[in-house]
Amino acid sequence: MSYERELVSPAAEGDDAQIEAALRPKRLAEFIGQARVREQLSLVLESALRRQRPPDHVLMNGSPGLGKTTLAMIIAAELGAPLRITSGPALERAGDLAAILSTLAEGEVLFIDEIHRMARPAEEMLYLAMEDFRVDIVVGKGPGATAIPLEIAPFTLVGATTRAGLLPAPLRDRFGFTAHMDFYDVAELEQVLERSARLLGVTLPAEGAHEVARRSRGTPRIANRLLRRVRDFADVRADGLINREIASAALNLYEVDAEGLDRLDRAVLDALLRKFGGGPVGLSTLAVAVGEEPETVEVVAEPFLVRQGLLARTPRGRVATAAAWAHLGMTAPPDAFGATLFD
Ligand SMILES: Nc1ncnc2c1ncn2[C@@H]1O[C@H](COP(=O)(O)OP(=O)(O)OP(=O)(O)O)[C@@H](O)[C@H]1O
Ligand SMILES: [Mg+2]
Repeated sequence: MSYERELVSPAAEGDDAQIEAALRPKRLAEFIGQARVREQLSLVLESALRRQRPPDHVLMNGSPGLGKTTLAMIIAAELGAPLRITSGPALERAGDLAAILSTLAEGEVLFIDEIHRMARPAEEMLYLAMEDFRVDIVVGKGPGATAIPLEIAPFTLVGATTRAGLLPAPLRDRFGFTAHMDFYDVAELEQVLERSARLLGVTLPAEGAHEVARRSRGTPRIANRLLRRVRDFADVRADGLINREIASAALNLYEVDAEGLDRLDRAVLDALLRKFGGGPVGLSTLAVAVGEEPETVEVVAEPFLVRQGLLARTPRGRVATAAAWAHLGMTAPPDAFGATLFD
């Protein structure tokens, strides 16, 4: 089974994707947490509505499952504008993008998911489109090729990325506003869970919500998924009652630990401590040790481990913190930190 399909994977697939769509908040007021982003965004939208102009292009940067796609849909809804959805990997040739851009309605919101994975020629076309609402259609080949400028309707680009660092500067600079999405705290995830429980018709006492929230890796998508597994467990083994003990037993069964670490998180920590003595170790070496792509380790596991204070990224490589040794119930060798963090 690939990591992507496991319970606590931040990616959404199959049936999950359908339930997710049903649980998505539709308006900014329903969107929980991310208070700063919400306030920033509401100003951008409100002012655009007053000026009756499409707002500046918006870039959303954050880990999987934090609400980027949800916010893109909310932006269109708040503007009362149509929404066109595509993704970086789908834009292989400039023509793929030209076909979309040339058919946008005025004020339409164009959402490009995984914008860091767009092909170079499409990216260059996008620069011009974002800045001048124009594309150059190249006709012919070689020295005889000519560029025919084509005007396009003013639109708003909403880009989402899990890796803003990979965006070329000229692209990044053309966004008027970047929303940095952070992990959610426990109280916010409790609200997410209470809302989802209501929509799914699940009775969720506060203590159950708290236990699930605490162990959801700061991620609404994971919270919603764990809620459904905890509900299954409670239905079959406890007459539907989701108290703290039942929630905890269900999450243990699905290998989500008390801090919300999943199998990949633990595999990364485990390798870092047992195979590399706590580091420093390079990302690709660490990825090989857990049998994953470096990108998966970097995008999926590390941000949460860093946020939990279990792992540090240093110029010399990945390093386990004292808390990591404690979390796995191990004792750090005497020289574990001296050689890395403090030299
Ligand atoms: N602030 C929020 N309030 C309530 N529910 C949320 C919130 N953010 C996300 N969710 C829920 O989490 C699910 C995942 O969110 P979404 O698909 O927007 O994440 P994403 O950032 O686009 O992830 P990816 O990087 O994998 O594309 C949604 O279906 C939604 O139900
Ligand atoms: Mg998304």
